[in-house]
Amino acid sequence: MKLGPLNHVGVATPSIDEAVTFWRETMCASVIHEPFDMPEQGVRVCFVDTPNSQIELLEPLGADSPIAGFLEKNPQGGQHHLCFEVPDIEAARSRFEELGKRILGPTRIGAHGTPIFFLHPKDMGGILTEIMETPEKPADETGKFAWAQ
Ligand SMILES: C[C@@H](C(=O)O)C(=O)SCCNC(=O)CCNC(=O)[C@H](O)C(C)(C)COP(=O)(O)OP(=O)(O)OC[C@H]1O[C@@H](n2cnc3c(N)ncnc32)[C@H](O)[C@@H]1OP(=O)(O)O
Ligand SMILES: [Co+2]
Repeated sequence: MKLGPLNHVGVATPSIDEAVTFWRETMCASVIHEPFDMPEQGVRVCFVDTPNSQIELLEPLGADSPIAGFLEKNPQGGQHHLCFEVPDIEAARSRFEELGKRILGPTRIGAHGTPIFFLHPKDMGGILTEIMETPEKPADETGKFAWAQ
């Protein structure tokens, strides 16, 4: 497995609309789309663009949202997860399985349209870790992503 770029930092919030206003007006960040629902993930999502990464704002959606417990403990919201890209999601999943890391649920399609899975924070130095297959980008003449060489 080769660790790729930090794709995004997940930030939980009780109000995605208030969080978008904060990132736009206080942090002068670009938020170029409307929040959207991902019912299958139990979250409402909006991405904030920064020059080298993204902040993924997450509001709970539905009674069984996986971020409900986090917001109970952190009512103001806060840093929730780190998401790293990998070139091959199945190879990454096998590696973490072999290492005995707890994988939270099946591999599913994430907000960028590529497969993702989550690793338990208690097995990852306290950090809920999302692993995501790199979205299709123009490859160079070797056919590889620049960072993966
Ligand atoms: C859209 C997609 C995308 O990017 O494409 C997304 O990101 S969706 C993002 C939302 N989806 C997910 O997060 C899916 C994976 N997450 C989960 O399955 C869950 O959130 C868990 C990580 C298992 C936590 O669930 P829950 O809070 O109900 O469990 P729990 O209260 O038993 O927590 C177990 C222990 O982990 C700690 N804990 C909970 N959430 C944590 C977090 N985000 N970071 C660090 N530690 C965390 C709790 O404080 C507790 O520690 P103590 O025992 O010491 O008190
Ligand atoms: Co995420």
